[in-house]
Amino acid sequence: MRVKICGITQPAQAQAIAALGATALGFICVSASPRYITPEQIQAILAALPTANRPDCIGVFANPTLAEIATTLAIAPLSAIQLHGQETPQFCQQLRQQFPHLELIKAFRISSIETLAQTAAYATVVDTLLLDAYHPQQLGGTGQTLDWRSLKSFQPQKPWLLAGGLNPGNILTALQQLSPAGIDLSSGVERSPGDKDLDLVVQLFEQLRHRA
Ligand SMILES: O=C(O)c1ccccc1NCC(=O)[C@H](O)[C@H](O)COP(=O)(O)O
Repeated sequence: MRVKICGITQPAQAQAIAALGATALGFICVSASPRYITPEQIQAILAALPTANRPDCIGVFANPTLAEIATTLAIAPLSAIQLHGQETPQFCQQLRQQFPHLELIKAFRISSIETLAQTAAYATVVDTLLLDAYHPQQLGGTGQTLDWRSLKSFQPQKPWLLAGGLNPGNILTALQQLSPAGIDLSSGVERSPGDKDLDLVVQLFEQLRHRA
């Protein structure tokens, strides 16, 4: 199972979380977020990571321009781009053509069961889907859970990640109900926005080891 820990801002925490078993680290490239870090700060974190067993390094954007993504990639060699805004399938196609070597993840903030139907239009232009909680003012990192029962029938054509309010205390309950390709956590393993609590990350992996 993929385990993405998002909102990483500190090199030492990135190193520790990678060593604990995270398969992906997320870096927030949305300036309005309290977890925002600059491309230069991302680059410094990437430089601190080991080359062996290196986690995927995911830049999280919301409604970016292609130029903004290109500028970030020129400074920080990310391995994946996560789009967390209202990006269209056409934009995803353009991004895929410009950066064919990158994993492209499209996030959907699920406000209703109807939102799930929107994912079908992206199946041919992205590699991975991500389902997150909807919040009227926050694009992500809300700490709010989805209604996991309402997702039981979600069987997309592409692998998908479950996000939204996950933490060591509820992760097994979520995974008893759903079988995503991976999970994505941010505030559920934090002391404060951008400051990860390594004890909570340890607890997360202890819980995942208890899975049947
Ligand atoms: O985390 C943020 O601050 C954020 C801001 C703007 C767009 C996306 C953001 N996070 C995206 C993520 O992938 C988070 O991991 C996801 O929303 C889950 O967050 P949480 O509910 O806190 O676990």
